Amino acid sequence: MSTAASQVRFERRPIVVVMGVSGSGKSTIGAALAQRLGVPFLDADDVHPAANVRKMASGVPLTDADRWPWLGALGAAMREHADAEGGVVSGCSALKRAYRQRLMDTIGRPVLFLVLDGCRETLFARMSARGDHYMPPGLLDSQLADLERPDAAEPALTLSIEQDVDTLVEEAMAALAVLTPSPSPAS
Ligand SMILES: Nc1ncnc2c1ncn2[C@@H]1O[C@H](COP(=O)(O)OP(=O)(O)OP(=O)(O)O)[C@@H](O)[C@H]1O
Ligand SMILES: O=C(O)[C@H](O)[C@@H](O)[C@H](O)[C@H](O)CO
Repeated sequence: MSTAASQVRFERRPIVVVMGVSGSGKSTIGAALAQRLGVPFLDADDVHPAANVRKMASGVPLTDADRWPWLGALGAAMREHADAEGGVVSGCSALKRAYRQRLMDTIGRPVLFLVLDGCRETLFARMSARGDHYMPPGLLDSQLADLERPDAAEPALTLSIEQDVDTLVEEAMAALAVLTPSPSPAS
């Protein structure tokens, strides 16, 4: 866990962005984690404008300009859920530091970035094995080129995608428990 992450204190429930390149497991881990936490899950893929999806599906990487309004829309949706339910998990590539800052600025509350990291071979194999996804494995190298891994100044925890899904979710739950207020004792 980064120095900045160890200082995160959620006000009520966790607010988490599960991040990483395509195929790293954001949708899988994010949905499972949200279910365990009992908070909503937002898949950033569902927030992309159709033009962005068409672009990626045709094998062209997104640019900063393509991603900027999308990040704003995702951050606003996360903020609404944080207001209503106290916590939220999203799965979002959030590849660059400036993108993560935009999300934090829009959400306006403490956020933890859960970074799913692993080797190119594993990522490429998982992308290739998915038959039903618009993202071509050929875009993996552009994703890795854009990725700026968080440093100690960013509130981030990195997990290895070489582990199975249950282990990843357990590791995330253990880390989040330290940053989340304990429920008040029943009166
Ligand atoms: N830890 C894991 N172990 C084994 N398989 C995994 C693991 N995590 C995810 N997978 C599988 O790898 C594939 C990619 O996962 P997933 O779609 O969740 O990634 P993603 O980061 O959301 O991708 P994208 O950004 O392209 O939508 C899926 O088929 C998923 O079932
Ligand atoms: O920032 C990006 O380039 C995009 O968010 C991609 O990461 C895709 O949406 C995702 O990988 C879907 O497969």
